[in-house]
Amino acid sequence: MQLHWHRRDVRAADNRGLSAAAAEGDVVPVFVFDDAVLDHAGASRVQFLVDALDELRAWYRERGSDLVVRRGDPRTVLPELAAEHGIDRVVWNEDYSGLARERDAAVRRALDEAGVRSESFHDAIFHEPGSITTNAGDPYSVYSYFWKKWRDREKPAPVAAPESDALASVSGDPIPTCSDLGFERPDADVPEAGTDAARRRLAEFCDDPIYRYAEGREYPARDATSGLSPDLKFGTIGIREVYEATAEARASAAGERDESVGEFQSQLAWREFYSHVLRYNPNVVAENYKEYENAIEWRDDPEALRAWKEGQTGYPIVDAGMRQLKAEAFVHNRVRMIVASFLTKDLLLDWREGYAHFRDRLVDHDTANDTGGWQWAASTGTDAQPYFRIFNPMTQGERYDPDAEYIRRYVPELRDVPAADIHRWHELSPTRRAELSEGYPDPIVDHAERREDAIAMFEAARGD
Ligand SMILES: Cc1cc2nc3c(=O)[nH]c(=O)nc-3n(C[C@H](O)[C@H](O)[C@H](O)COP(=O)(O)OP(=O)(O)OC[C@H]3O[C@@H](n4cnc5c(N)ncnc54)[C@H](O)[C@@H]3O)c2cc1C
Repeated sequence: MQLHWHRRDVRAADNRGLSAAAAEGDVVPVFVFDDAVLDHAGASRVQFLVDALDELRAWYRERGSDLVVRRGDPRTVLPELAAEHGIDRVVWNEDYSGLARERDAAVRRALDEAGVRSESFHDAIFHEPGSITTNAGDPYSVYSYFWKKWRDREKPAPVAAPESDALASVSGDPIPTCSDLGFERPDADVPEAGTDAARRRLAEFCDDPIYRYAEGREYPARDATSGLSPDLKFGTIGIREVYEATAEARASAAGERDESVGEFQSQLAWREFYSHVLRYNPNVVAENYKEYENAIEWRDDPEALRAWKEGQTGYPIVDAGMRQLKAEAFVHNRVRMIVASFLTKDLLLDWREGYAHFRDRLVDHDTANDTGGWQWAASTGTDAQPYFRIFNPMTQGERYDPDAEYIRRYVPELRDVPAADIHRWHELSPTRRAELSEGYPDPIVDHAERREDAIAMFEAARGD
């Protein structure tokens, strides 16, 4: 008997570890709620996970099997389950964060001691860490070089879900609710979870939006991106299945449409780039990747942090983004860059404050991508934004949300304000602002001043 330990692969299809387990005998599928992981979780992600597990359990039940669900420390739970079910080999798919790798090494030791074989597979990304390196054999720190190699590598096809006769006839367990796990139901609207929903999102995206993605992805009001990030985070769909659909879409495309699909594939490569960065630099969750001569003197300003979190900074595009986060546990990529830049370069607050808030709220929080995105915006990461290139939140809003459609969707106090006034909110007099909107705040900082302060802060850190 084989045991497949589902973790960030909440699916049966295109699952390399599960297929490998099924190739050698009856599989007992298991999910373990680990308190060490729950400690870093947020309500929206727990809800998404619980819903996805419900769907996976139904899939197993339809095939005469079931999902065994436990809560506890995998180091003790897995050897116990192995003894209970007469398991010869425990299989899982790799997770590249430092904490996960430490846990997996400890689980492997516990299984060894119990005389049970264990084996792990690369599944979450196409090209495992260490397989795309510089000519000197080092991991890449510059994305464009990584991308060229990633793009040209052969992409394996999806693997089939196991047949019913490869699944053990076991009786499973109820899936705990959010509150059983110590989380309130999220206030945000969490997207529908599970492989069916992920496949639907992928099919809809590849039907048409993918051909306009290169341009459309920059405009938050257009909803022109795939929405697949929570699916890729929890593995409710396999990366090979996603890529295959994009390759099929590309086969019939030419010119700009072809380039647009290529642009989408390059975002999948960013995801793999950051997974490699995290695998070789586990400290990026807490430390700057880039070393400065002196410590960066971030400010301590709890009031400004609170205004940023609540979407009350008086910078409309920033506030819209932070309120989207609250309402949907999601923020559009362009706006993630804007709010992250505002926190670090206008409020001069440490990127770790922003990262902690995103980790708490995002339904798609992924350690590699979230630290990658934050350190990019804070000019502390791999291939990051240069410290002197500072986003202007007004021109960003004007350029990427010209009619203020996205802003008005999330900031009701500005619904009746003309777009031109929204985009020059900081230039209006307090009296004019009060005339235009009753409750919307004045800007809490002056961008032009803070831009100078930010450059000075980084120059001091550089020792200039
Ligand atoms: C400060 C900051 C924090 C971020 N935090 C996260 C996070 O926690 N989880 C997360 O998945 N992404 C994160 N991103 C990257 C990006 O914003 C999201 O992946 C994207 O907005 C998700 O929407 P989508 O699935 O519609 O993306 P699409 O544009 O449809 O892209 C498809 C997929 O490619 C990957 N991808 C796209 N952009 C990036 C990127 N810049 N870096 C890495 N992978 C990317 C994601 O898996 C995404 O689902 C962050 C970006 C920034 C600037």
